[in-house]
Amino acid sequence: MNSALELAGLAKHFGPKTAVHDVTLTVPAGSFYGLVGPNGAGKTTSLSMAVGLLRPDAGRARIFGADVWADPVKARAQVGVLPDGLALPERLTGRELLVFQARLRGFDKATSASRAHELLDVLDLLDAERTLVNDYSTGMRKKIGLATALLHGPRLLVLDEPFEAVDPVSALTIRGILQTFVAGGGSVVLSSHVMALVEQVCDHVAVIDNGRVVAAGSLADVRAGATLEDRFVELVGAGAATRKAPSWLAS
Ligand SMILES: Nc1ncnc2c1ncn2[C@@H]1O[C@H](COP(=O)(O)OP(=O)(O)OP(=O)(O)O)[C@@H](O)[C@H]1O
Repeated sequence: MNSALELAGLAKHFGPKTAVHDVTLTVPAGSFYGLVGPNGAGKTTSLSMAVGLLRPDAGRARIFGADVWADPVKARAQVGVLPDGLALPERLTGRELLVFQARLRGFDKATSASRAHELLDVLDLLDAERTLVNDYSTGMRKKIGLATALLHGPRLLVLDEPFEAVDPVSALTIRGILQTFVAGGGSVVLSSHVMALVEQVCDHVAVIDNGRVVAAGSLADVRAGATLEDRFVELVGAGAATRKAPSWLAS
């Protein structure tokens, strides 16, 4: 099987805290892969190690066979990344940012300008093309971040919560773009807390809890006949149903 992303035994400690114990999973090429897990489960840490933004204490990550640390240029050329809390050049307008990024990627002036325009158009950011990134809303920042991830035409997209803070119409647009990308042979890995969305768009899913993969595979296999939300709660939500609100609340 051709894999877009292979994570083997990834581990990361922050001081005494083990954020990721052992994350091993394979994202088949051409798949739409969802990563879910409770707050603090280790999703962002795992995705950051997967794309070379954070050095693991153990384990390895390969993008289309290229080791992210041993062969970073080859690995990174094939991936577009939307990291958590993306830092953007705040004093550039949306259009300037995209043209600048495209030029950094080595595209000529004309190609950079046309790619920037197409992405602003498709992500409905043309009205804000002259607005400084500093003045973008949270959802607009997600969209311009996604545009920078798409700019160089990668084969794999790794997106940390791409739908967070995005309005429903923009979410539909982003979904459409990602589905077209996968239909054209691209691969997507995204993290999300929205089970219904993951269920609708992803064909594979991994559940991470406490820095470990507790279930992974095709959506049907992981769901095992239940809804993804029910399976999620069954796998990682022990105790949630018995926790009560404070007695003084609304009394
Ligand atoms: N730089 C850091 N220093 C110390 N601890 C960290 C650091 N980054 C993450 N952690 C800890 O590692 C654990 C995993 O965090 P991570 O952000 O990967 O979780 P997550 O699954 O993405 O969570 P969420 O769904 O809330 O975004 C958490 O306990 C977090 O507090």
